[in-house]
Amino acid sequence: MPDRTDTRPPPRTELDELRASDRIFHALLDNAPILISTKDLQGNITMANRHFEILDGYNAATFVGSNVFELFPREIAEQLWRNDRIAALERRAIHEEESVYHRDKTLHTYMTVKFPLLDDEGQVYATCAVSTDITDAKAAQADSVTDELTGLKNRRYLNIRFSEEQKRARRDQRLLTLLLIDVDRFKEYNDSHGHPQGDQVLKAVADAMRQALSRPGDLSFRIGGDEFACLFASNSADESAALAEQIRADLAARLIPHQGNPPCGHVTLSLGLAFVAPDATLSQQEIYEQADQALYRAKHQGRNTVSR
Ligand SMILES: Nc1nc2c(ncn2[C@@H]2O[C@H](COP(=O)(O)OP(=O)(O)OP(=O)(O)O)[C@@H](O)[C@H]2O)c(=O)[nH]1
Repeated sequence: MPDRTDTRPPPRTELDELRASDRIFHALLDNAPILISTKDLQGNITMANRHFEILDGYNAATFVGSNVFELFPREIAEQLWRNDRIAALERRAIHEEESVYHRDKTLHTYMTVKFPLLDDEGQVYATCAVSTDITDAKAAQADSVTDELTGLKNRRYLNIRFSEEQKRARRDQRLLTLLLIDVDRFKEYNDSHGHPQGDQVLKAVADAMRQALSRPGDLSFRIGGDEFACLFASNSADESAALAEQIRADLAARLIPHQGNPPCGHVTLSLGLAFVAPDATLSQQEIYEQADQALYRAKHQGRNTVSR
């Protein structure tokens, strides 16, 4: 006979505990603003949370059970599937950026972590993917290192990249070059042509830099008002100087009138080069000072010159 005087709730059974944790698990899946899915080892989706509704072409009736190769264009499916395979075969978590279209046709970048799911025997039977939308964060990061006027990277980004580029050049046994560029008598140009026209000159400088330094790995910056910098690897000082000369000649050939810049009367640049040999250890400050001294010499040699 049950004791009717005992008003305490009945003890929770293992099944009660399981149901409670299942409810929490499903609430999490349904409300998390991230993509969570699992795939079997053939690439068939076995579970996908509600947030998948945000994806272009998503169909709730067919998504679970479909294969990645049926759901996505071939090259996207191959990339997605490759990461699942690596996670399963190497039994480790893979972190990758992936791009997918949302229902509103905007392209979004996700940071995805994929990891293997193990059964009771410790065998991998599926992979799980958890993807977070990082589109806004990436845009904000890009804005914080980009010069608004010219679209070049800013000084902050030069500081971030310098040691990384130094390591890369050393590994490739190449010469790291820092090139500093300054518009000649730009104050006078602004004074006689106005600030908005001056801005057009700065954009033209950025354009000349982009024309000359278009190889992957070449980096161009606007580091101050009329000061620009390039950071790139080359095989010799002469090769670097030839690129600097190309920028100087390009801008001079645009013949932008500037009466206050004798003797030529058009906008010109002064450029200073400094190099770090693969076996040298120079700090960013030291190489910057060397390039700045070379720029100073270019100014004193009559401007419109490359100096090293
Ligand atoms: N139009 C424009 N001018 C800027 C901007 N930022 C800085 N400047 C101007 O750039 C000029 C830089 O001049 P200075 O550094 O004094 O040198 P300079 O006249 O170029 O003379 P040298 O370098 O000796 O040839 C200043 O007049 C600044 O006001 C900008 O974003 N747009």
